[in-house]
Amino acid sequence: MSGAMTERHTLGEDEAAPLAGLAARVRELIEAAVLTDVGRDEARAVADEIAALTERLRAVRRDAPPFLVTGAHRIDRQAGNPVSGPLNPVAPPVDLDATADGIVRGEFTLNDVYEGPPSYVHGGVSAMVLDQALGMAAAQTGVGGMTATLELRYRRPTPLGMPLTVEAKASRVEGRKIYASGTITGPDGRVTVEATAMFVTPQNFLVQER
Ligand SMILES: CCCCCCCCCCCC(=O)SCCNC(=O)CCNC(=O)[C@H](O)C(C)(C)COP(=O)(O)OP(=O)(O)OC[C@H]1O[C@@H](n2cnc3c(N)ncnc32)[C@H](O)[C@@H]1OP(=O)(O)O
Repeated sequence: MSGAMTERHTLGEDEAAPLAGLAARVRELIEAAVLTDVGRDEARAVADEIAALTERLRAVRRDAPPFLVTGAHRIDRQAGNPVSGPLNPVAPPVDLDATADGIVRGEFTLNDVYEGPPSYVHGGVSAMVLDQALGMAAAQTGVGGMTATLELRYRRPTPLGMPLTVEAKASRVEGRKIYASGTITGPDGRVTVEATAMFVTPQNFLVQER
């Protein structure tokens, strides 16, 4: 179980780089595992080798995913975030950046690991990417918060294996409530998914952030 946010180790850039390289190799491994057609014996042999590698990594283990040293908000610094975390092999990863006027933008491509309908992105994966982008946009207003509501409109299928863009921006803040909206756009420039969300800043975030 992960520890509280305040207890996280912060990685220097020289520490993060090799771990990001490790995650990139594991990402390739995940895709290879989904698509492989090696025989049963080879699959068992590779599984044994992977189990041995897993034990090597577990030999020295943190209590919780670390943070990165760079990033304006905690949400930007989560090295193990499942959408944008460079150390998380499950993350595509989506490289999200915020402009000075609060627009969060990222370009990404999703491979077969993220398939829902044949040859298209799983709707839950699109929701995850948008939740993260809108959450980051909410954080640009000051503190950020937890997703209280997330509404999605799937306009057309989102293609796998092609460059996609996610964009998000906060629209207004009302007390502890932050409203944001965003889109995923396909390579033809047409919006495939639209999202609106409301984030609520928990009282303890107001103390911990800034
Ligand atoms: C910095 C980031 C770093 C951290 C990094 C985060 C990275 C992850 C980014 C992605 C975001 C996520 O996935 S977050 C994970 C998914 N979300 C969650 O698990 C959230 C679970 N829910 C909660 O923890 C809680 O319910 C909160 C925090 C949302 C609200 O709790 P609370 O703070 O006690 O709020 P409370 O006083 O009851 O209500 C305050 C006001 O908000 C309204 N309100 C509260 N919840 C809702 C709701 N679900 N739908 C509608 N309205 C709601 C209330 O009616 C009230 O309105 P009024 O009466 O004042 O008008």
